[in-house]
Amino acid sequence: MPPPDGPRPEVVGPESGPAPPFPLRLNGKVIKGFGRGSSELGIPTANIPISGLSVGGHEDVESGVYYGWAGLSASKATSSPASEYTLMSPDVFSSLQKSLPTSGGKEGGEEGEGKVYPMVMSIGWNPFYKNSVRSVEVHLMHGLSHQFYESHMNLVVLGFIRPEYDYVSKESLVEDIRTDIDVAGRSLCREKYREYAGEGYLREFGGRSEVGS
Ligand SMILES: Cc1cc2nc3c(=O)[nH]c(=O)nc-3n(C[C@H](O)[C@H](O)[C@H](O)COP(=O)(O)O)c2cc1C
Ligand SMILES: Nc1ncnc2c1ncn2[C@@H]1O[C@H](COP(=O)(O)OP(=O)(O)O)[C@@H](O)[C@H]1O
Repeated sequence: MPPPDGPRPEVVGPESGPAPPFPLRLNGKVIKGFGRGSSELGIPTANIPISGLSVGGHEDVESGVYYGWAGLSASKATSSPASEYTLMSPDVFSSLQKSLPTSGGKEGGEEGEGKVYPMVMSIGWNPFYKNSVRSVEVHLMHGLSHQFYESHMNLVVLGFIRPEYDYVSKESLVEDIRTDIDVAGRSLCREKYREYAGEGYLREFGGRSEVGS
């Protein structure tokens, strides 16, 4: 299905906070995808095994684009200096920074506590690439540009942005993903959404079994 014509909403999800089925919580170990995110699209996406969806009983979740917060295990998250990497528009980036004084990539205080990042996520078959497997891919919107395969990623998903579409060109896919990133940034700035960045689930790594590994 091609994307619909016309302007897209700037923010998604009710002001009063995530509405059911959100928040969804899932986790898994970062694995290799098809290697297209960074090289072809300029948008890296960290894949977790599809079995990560079954952790919270979310196997039947609709394919599409979602937003929320990601916690990454500390050992790998701190293995290189933090960068100011972001694909957010400058105004969205500065609003998110203001609403989170310690920045999206919050420093964990203790060993194993990890860091928390704003994220946008695609679940599905990537119709543009006609994948034969369903994938869960997460783009961390600020703070990281080095590789962190094998890290454990915890996700709190707060809203649904749009279904997956097929596109006439790579450029139009990239343009829509960049819009998703800004929609996610604006949506996460809101009080009832940013408070989830403090959830303990995002920073719990000790003893969590590696799903699908
Ligand atoms: C926010 C976001 C939205 C996406 N939306 C679509 C989409 O509508 N259609 C599609 O075919 N792929 C979509 N993708 C997936 C990209 O095509 C995918 O990230 C790319 O193929 C890289 O895959 P790889 O990481 O497995 O190499 C989206 C990815 C992200 C991060
Ligand atoms: N901001 C980021 N968001 C997601 N992944 C990132 C980011 N910065 C670096 N990475 C790294 O890049 C990898 C994804 O790159 P990508 O080219 O999409 O390859 P693949 O999908 O084959 O794993 C992630 O697994 C992670 O290790």
